[in-house]
Amino acid sequence: MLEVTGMSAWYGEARVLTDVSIEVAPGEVVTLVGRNGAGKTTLLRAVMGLHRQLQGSVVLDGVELTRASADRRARAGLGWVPDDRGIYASLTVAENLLLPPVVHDDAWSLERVYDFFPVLHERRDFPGTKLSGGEQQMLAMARVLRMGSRLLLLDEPSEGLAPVVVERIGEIIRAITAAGVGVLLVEQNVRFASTVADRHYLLAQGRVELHVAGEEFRARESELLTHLGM
Ligand SMILES: Nc1ncnc2c1ncn2[C@@H]1O[C@H](COP(=O)(O)OP(=O)(O)OP(=O)(O)O)[C@@H](O)[C@H]1O
Repeated sequence: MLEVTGMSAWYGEARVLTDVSIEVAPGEVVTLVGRNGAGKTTLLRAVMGLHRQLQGSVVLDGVELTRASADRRARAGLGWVPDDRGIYASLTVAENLLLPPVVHDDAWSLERVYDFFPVLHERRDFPGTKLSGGEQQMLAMARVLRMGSRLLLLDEPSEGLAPVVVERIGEIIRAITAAGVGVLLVEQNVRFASTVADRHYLLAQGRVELHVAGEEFRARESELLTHLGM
C-alpha cells in the first residue's frame, strides 16, 4: 500500500502542490486527473524521490521513504515509468530488461516477462530504436516489473499511441494489477483513464478537489471534467 500524506511541493518560490494525500492499494489502479499544469507529474516525481523541494510523507508497505533517495525507493518497490519511457536506444530489448538490477524479492523472471509480453520476446534482439511506441511502453513497464516493483508510477502511458494500442496497454495494466501490483497513473486521455481505473483523484492547481470511485467518475464524467476545466 502506498500512502502519500500532506504532500506540498515547490519550484523555487512557486508552490505547485498543496497538502495532497492519496493512497494506492495492491492490485489497484488509481489515476490523477487534471488539466495541464495541475501538478500530476510533480506528484509522481515527488513520490519517486525525484523532486526534493517538498513537505509531506511517502510510505510504502509501512516503510517510511520520505527522506529516501530514488534508488532506495526503487529498492523498496516503487517503479518509475517516465513519459519518455526511458528506453536505452542503442541496447536491445533483452539488454534493456537485464541491465537494471533486481531490487526486490517480487521481481519477475525474464521468462515471466516474456510470457506476459510475447511481443518483447519476439523483439528481444531488436534495438530500442526499432520498437514502436506501444512496444516501448510495454518494455518500460516490463523493465520495472523485472526489477521487482510492486507499485508502478505511470506517466502518460497512452501518449502518442494509436487507439488500438492504447486499448492493449489498458489490458496490460489490468493484467498487471490482477497479479497484485498497484498502479498510480497520470493520464490526459480521460476516456482511457476511466476505462482502466478503480479510483480517481481530481487535481486542480495542485490540490485534490475530489476523490471518486471509477463508477461514479464514469457516471459524472462530463460534469467533473467541466469542473476541472478540461
Ligand atoms: N522544472 C520546473 N520549474 C518550474 N516550474 C515547473 C517545473 N516543472 C513544472 N513546473 C510547474 O509546476 C506546475 C505543475 O506542473 P506539472 O508538470 O506537475 O503538471 P501536470 O499536471 O503534470 O501537467 P502536464 O500534463 O502539462 O505535465 C506547473 O505550473 C508547471 O509550470
